[in-house]
Amino acid sequence: MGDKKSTDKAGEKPVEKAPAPLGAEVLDRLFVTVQARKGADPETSYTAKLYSRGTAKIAQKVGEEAVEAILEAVRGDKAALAAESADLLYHLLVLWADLGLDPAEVWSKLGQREGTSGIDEKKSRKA
Ligand SMILES: N=c1c2ncn([C@@H]3O[C@H](COP(=O)(O)OP(=O)(O)OP(=O)(O)O)[C@@H](O)[C@H]3O)c2ncn1[C@@H]1O[C@H](COP(=O)(O)O)[C@@H](O)[C@H]1O
Repeated sequence: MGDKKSTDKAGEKPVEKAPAPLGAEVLDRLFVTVQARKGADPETSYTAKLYSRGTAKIAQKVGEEAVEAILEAVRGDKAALAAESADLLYHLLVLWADLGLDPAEVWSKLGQREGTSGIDEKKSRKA
């Protein structure tokens, strides 16, 4: 159980099992984790350290990670962009948790926008 290696049919060569693909549900799990870090020890939890530094510092970190992601995008480095995007999403989730914003509210906003072109939405605001 839990061993990623198994054997082929002949039972001779070890066969590497691909890890289960991860989807956006990882964000929901991460949010549960960062929420659970409230009140944790800042010496052992980076998330708790962020909370201890306050909302403005967490917001600043989100901005810094966004800039780092932008720089990698402009450089065209997709691997680095993926890593910086993960940093950005983590810090954004910490910011939401710090402010008590439920990710479901964000998912709901995205859901409401589904099927509405950004072009049309902008026109409706001007009208
Ligand atoms: N996803 C992340 C994650 N992504 C990035 N980071 C940390 O974010 C930090 C960003 O690096 P920086 O150089 O910007 O940070 P820094 O050196 O402290 O800079 P300053 O804050 O001083 O400006 C690094 O320490 C990364 O390890 C993360 N830390 C934690 N998580 C998740 O949060 C969970 C809980 O982590 P802890 O709270 O540390 O237990 C972990 O299990 C992970 O799932």
